[in-house]
Amino acid sequence: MTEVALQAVELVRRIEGAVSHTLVNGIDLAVSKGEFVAITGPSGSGKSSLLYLLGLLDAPSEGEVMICGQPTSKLSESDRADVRLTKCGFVFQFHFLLPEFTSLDNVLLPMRAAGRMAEAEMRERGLALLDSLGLAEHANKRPNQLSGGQRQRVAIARALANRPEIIVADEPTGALDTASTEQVFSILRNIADKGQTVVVVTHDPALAARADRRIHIVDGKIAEITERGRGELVCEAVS
Ligand SMILES: Nc1ncnc2c1ncn2[C@@H]1O[C@H](COP(=O)(O)OP(=O)(O)OP(=O)(O)O)[C@@H](O)[C@H]1O
Repeated sequence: MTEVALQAVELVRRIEGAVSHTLVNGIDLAVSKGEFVAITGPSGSGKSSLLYLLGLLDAPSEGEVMICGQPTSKLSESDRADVRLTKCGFVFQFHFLLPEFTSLDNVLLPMRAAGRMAEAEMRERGLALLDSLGLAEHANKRPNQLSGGQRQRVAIARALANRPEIIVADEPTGALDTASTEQVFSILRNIADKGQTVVVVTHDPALAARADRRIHIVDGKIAEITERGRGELVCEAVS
């Protein structure tokens, strides 16, 4: 039986104010361990809002996010932060690396925050991660000494630092050239093939086509799910 890594149950995110606005409007979604899911949809349809809820960066107005079967809506802020730190890794359009830190020190940050490894073990893991992403010789460079693609790969290494079950990426190739985009695609695909779960918001049809499933969002709701069949994309309309 497939193991569910991430589940959204009747997820709603509303912004209350003079004019209230529903960003995410009743989303049900189960993502299997090792699955690569792309979230697509028009600008302003609620993709990033949904992703932030799935990665516990934001809290729902209604509904539940379950991470590895654990409901998260009733957790205290510090328990949520702990689940976020250890179970979720984040990659954004812009790398958000700390400019005064080297690549290695940026990758060490989540491990230091989790505080579960000795210094030597953290450094060994950080170097191994950078090496696995082709960045061994850039471990001691600062972000301003790296290309855009290299910075994004450091950001991916940082996201992987605590061996999270789930990698959440918001437009990870949105600021990259074609060659770096291709590298980042392959890395994300590889991460999922090795068993971590990857959820990516993207406007890039080529990236979406490499996902196992494409979830198309319109007005905060799932409008369509496309599953990758045997080399073909099989469309399935969802009400
Ligand atoms: N905190 C907020 N307060 C008010 N409106 C918000 C807030 N966050 C998002 N919105 C609005 O909600 C809508 C959905 O935003 P969201 O960023 O989730 O869309 P998106 O599909 O990711 O868009 P894009 O593809 O342009 O990044 C947009 O109209 C956005 O302006």
